[in-house]
Amino acid sequence: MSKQGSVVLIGMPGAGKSTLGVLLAKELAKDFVDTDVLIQLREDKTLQEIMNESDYLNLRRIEGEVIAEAVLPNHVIATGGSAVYSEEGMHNLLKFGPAVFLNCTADELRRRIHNYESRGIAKAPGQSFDELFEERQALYRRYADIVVDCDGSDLERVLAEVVSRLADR
Ligand SMILES: Nc1ncnc2c1ncn2[C@@H]1O[C@H](COP(=O)(O)OP(=O)(O)O)[C@@H](O)[C@H]1O
Ligand SMILES: O=C(O)C1=C[C@@H](OP(=O)(O)O)[C@@H](O)[C@H](O)C1
Ligand SMILES: [Mg+2]
Repeated sequence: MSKQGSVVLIGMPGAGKSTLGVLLAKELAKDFVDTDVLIQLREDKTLQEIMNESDYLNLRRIEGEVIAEAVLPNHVIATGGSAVYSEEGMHNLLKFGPAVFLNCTADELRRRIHNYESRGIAKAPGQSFDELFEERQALYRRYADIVVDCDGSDLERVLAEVVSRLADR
């Protein structure tokens, strides 16, 4: 594995970054970190509290700072879905290893997520799921070293695919 032995998971909320990340860390014998947890620890607030007390741009700003400063060699790093809005943050994370984009269609994400408006997604008020999906596709593809299609695949199959694609690099 290249660079500093880490793997950075990116993708939409509901793509499986947090769930798969733990399994991948175990499989690859690496440490695991969810950058959402790093944000909460730094702020001593939940993501929802941060959003309630300020707005989605402030959450994105804090996220950008946290991922720009993180030092995470030999980790599986589950990012939040909005991490890709921070160019500086993404460039820092990518120093530690390749980015794997867990690519789900909007229909698949809608099947998995039923609380779009209350999940604490860092989106503009009134922005629809489809608009957010479109805006973000380009960002995920910009940073992705590997794209893994996740529709209709259970976690075991996605895990096997990610492990195999990382080994091929
Ligand atoms: N490959 C998959 N197939 C079906 N459900 C999945 C898959 N990956 C994740 N999920 C489910 O989708 C939901 C969101 O997963 P989560 O890991 O929190 O995503 P993320 O961290 O990308 O927002 C969870 O209920 C999880 O169990
Ligand atoms: O996509 C987003 O705007 C967000 C995704 C969340 O993480 P997950 O992608 O792990 O759900 C979390 O960072 C925050 O609620 C904002
Ligand atoms: Mg997550």
